[in-house]
Amino acid sequence: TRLRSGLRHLPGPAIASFSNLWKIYAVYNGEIPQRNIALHEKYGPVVRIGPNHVSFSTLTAMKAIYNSRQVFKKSDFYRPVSPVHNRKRLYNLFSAQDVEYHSKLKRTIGSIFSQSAVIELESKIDATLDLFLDQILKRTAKGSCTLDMSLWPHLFAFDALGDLTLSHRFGFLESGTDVRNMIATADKIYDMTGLFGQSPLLQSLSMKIKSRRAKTKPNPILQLSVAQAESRIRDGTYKQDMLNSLIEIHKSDPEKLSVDDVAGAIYINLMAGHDVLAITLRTLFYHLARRQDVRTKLREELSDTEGDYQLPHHLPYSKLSKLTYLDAVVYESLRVHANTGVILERVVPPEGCTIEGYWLPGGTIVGVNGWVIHRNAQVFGPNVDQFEPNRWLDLPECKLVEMKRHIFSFGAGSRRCIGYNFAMALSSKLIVEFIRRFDMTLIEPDKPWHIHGSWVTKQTQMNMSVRRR
Ligand code: HEM
Repeated sequence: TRLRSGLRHLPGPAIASFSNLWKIYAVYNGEIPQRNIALHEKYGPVVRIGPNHVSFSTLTAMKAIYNSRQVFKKSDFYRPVSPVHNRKRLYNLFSAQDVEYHSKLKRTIGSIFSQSAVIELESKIDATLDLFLDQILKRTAKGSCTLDMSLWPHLFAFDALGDLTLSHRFGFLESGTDVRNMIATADKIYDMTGLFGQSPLLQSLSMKIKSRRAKTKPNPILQLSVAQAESRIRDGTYKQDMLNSLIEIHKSDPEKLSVDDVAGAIYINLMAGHDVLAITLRTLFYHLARRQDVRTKLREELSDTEGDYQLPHHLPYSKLSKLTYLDAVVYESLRVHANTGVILERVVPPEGCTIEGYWLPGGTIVGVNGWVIHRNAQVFGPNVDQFEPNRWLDLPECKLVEMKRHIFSFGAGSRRCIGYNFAMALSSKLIVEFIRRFDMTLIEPDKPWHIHGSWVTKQTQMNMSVRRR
């Protein structure tokens, strides 16, 4: 690792000035969120966390890095997220580092993620939701039962995205298990990608090993994505899903969207969506289980709005998206537990830039961490470590806008999560229909859940007693 003289003047732990070990150690231990917070408490808003890496804690920096006209590309951290198929890399919206390729692709396929696309596919969400609810109803037929609520939201997330993307559920909900260990395998991939991504050397090594292993042990999600894209384009079968919309775009202009682009888009929907969606769902379940007052208030809001949609009907998303308290609960969940644990890395453009009064040479890797941003008491008020939906209520419109702007769970700027509309619909619908039918408490209410804070911040140890209302 090289010393970069351009960053010598930045505060930070001594080890970070000559090695990536600080980052590697923090990610390896699953403690990057709290360690990054602690660094900013000690050193202030600008901290050098690696020889070429700088973490910021302010909105000014967040805007400069993710929202400015000067384009800060995604760093090499994202390279492994473009999988290799037939000796070619399948680039996708999430992994693309080339700014022109990304903005062209986003213009071409952005509409498949719109709010109206969500409404068009809402009946599919409802069908997967019914599968989830039926399983819980079955298990609670004779009274309360203990459920691993770290697992169940993930089973829902994966099957729901499979169905929305290519009308294929993986059987997670039907079996109530992690089919073919696909979730465990995806977790491992996230962990390793997050860890090796902390050092260019480790990353190159792991990518070499992975591409050799891919010949004997191909990635099942990649295979499925490519096979489905190719066969549906060939057969012309119609199914109402996101793949269908992609194929329509491809057929109207194959040069704009190639078959590989279609496969890459489905692949990243399946890979980028389920883990982070499951994390948000767990946060909602966990905090609602701990807070009877919040469950009661939410149920009151829901029964006021129910109208013709008495149980067992689902409340349509068009109604849910207008509910103030539900919005507060969801935003507070996103705030208190950001889905990613690391800074979302961007590269300072070649001409360099100044952020928070510090000059940074071109090529420096910069970013902010949601865990740091979300604990800014000036923005979010007191007790930032506590889950408190009321902090989002009775505010002047401009304050609410300011707080929402500080939510970094979906990233920011041109690379902000394009699946946001789907994520909000899936999260609200699942938690709402669950608490209308069931009540839940943690089996061990005094024991906090376990958070493994690396690239993503997966939670475990959240067994709950669930019963019908
Ligand atoms: C609560 C659920 C979700 C969260 C918290 C989340 C979070 C994120 C974040 C943080 C990014 C930006 C990453 C970065 O800058 O490095 C992102 C990008 C992306 N997400 Fe999501 N995501 C969620 C659900 C979904 C879903 C359901 C889909 C697909 C239907 C999806 C598809 C994508 C794609 C394609 C990108 C790349 C966008 C671009 O660069 O233009 N996400 N997501």
